[in-house]
Amino acid sequence: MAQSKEERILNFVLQNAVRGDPQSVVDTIDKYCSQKEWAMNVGAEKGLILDKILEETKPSVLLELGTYCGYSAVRIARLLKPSARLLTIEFNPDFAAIARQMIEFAGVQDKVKILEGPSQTIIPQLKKKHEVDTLDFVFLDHWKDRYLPDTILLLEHGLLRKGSVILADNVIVPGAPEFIKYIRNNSRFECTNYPSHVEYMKVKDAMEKAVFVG
Ligand SMILES: O=C(NC/C=C/[C@H]1O[C@@H](n2ccc(=O)cc2)[C@H](O)[C@@H]1O)c1cc([N+](=O)[O-])cc(O)c1O
Ligand SMILES: [Mg+2]
Repeated sequence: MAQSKEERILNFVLQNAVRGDPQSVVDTIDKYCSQKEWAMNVGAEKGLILDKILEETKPSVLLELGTYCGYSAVRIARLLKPSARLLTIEFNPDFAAIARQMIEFAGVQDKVKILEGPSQTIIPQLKKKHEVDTLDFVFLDHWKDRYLPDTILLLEHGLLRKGSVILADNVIVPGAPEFIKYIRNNSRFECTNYPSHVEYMKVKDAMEKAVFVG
């Protein structure tokens, strides 16, 4: 059976990165995807913006929408304090399997839990089934037309508290116009835009941070 791109990325990591070293896993994925095959990881340039916001926020309970190969899960987990936990939602079982192996190779499996299924099904289960009270940090990087409905779901299910940070990737390319329009016009959020570029390319992109004011 022909390998998928995601399998090729994982195999390149297993053969070239250092087991138990999350930074080497992140760097090796970036090396492969900038030199061999483009893939939709948040990448190094936007990754540094993500790192900085994580270091400012110091979150304990985090949610990621869109695990894909696990690049940002590993990137996020490498900065978390020992007691912090990242829940990451992945819809595609093949991607979830790749990400699970990527996360285990990096040695961050104790901080990361992959929840398989559609975000609109899993978000309403977070409190009762996954023992979440409120979320300190949410990283939106899944289907762009789900950013707004899922943000509304987070609000409806009382998952945000004063100071919760939502960080959205790709607000220029591919873009999330409905999400941006809503969040920038909602007085309950304080928004900041972070200009950058599409991963591994010269095309302009940006991330948007929205802090919930309660
Ligand atoms: O399309 C993009 N991302 C979509 C990501 C989708 C991921 O989210 C999962 N999911 C998880 C839960 C769900 O409920 C639904 C999907 C999908 O199974 C997939 O793993 C994208 C595209 C470009 N680009 O330059 O074209 C650049 C980027 O940085 C991007 O993120
Ligand atoms: Mg993205």
